[in-house]
Amino acid sequence: MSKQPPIIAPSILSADFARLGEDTARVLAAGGDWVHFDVMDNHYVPNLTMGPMVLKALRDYGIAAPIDVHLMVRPVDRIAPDFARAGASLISFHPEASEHVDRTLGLIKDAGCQAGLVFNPATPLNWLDHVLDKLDLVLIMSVNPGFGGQKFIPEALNKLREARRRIDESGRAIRLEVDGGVGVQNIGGIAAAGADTFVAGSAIFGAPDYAEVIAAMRRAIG
Ligand SMILES: O=C(CO)[C@@H](O)[C@H](O)COP(=O)(O)O
Repeated sequence: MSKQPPIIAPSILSADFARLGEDTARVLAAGGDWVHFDVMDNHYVPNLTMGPMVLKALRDYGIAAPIDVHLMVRPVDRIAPDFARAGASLISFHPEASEHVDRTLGLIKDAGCQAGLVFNPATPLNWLDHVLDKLDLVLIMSVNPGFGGQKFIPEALNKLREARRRIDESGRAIRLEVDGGVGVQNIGGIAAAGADTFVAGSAIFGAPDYAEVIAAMRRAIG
């Protein structure tokens, strides 16, 4: 298990887009730690969501919490710095969507953000071999990216254990995030596999009381 305190990052992909600022503020007031901001381009993944203007609008609205941007876009380099300028705290991308992973990590850091690498269910962790020391976060996808409300893929637990081993071996305080199908019923086992940062969309925004579900998640993490 991780030694870092758990972070719950509600995915605003499942928020009320017609009242995005208000709903985001509500989920943070209910106990969410970070805002998970899913960027989909209808190219790398078959869906289209939010760009840097929406992120800036959230900052202008007064959202002060860390914003954790998950880029599901190809190419990555042209757009990543725009999210930094718009107010992102951390930017993660998929290694197979970048021409030069090391360069993209540098671009994100130079723009003043923390950087993360994202692994789809079938993407091997060996992308980490030469860049782990440059990462602030490793994100393990427990669904195929593109949509909220999918079912957790159990094989992600093995991947989390392996990622946890690599992170611990590195001795660096790299966060291990999990995303997809996370809810009160499985978050305890996911934490036991080594995750310390939990993205949840439909489980939180689909609940009548955000505070209640976030508190139940924290209890299950232990
Ligand atoms: O990146 C994605 C989907 O591609 C996620 O962040 C989803 O938004 C998670 O949604 P739930 O599975 O928790 O409903």
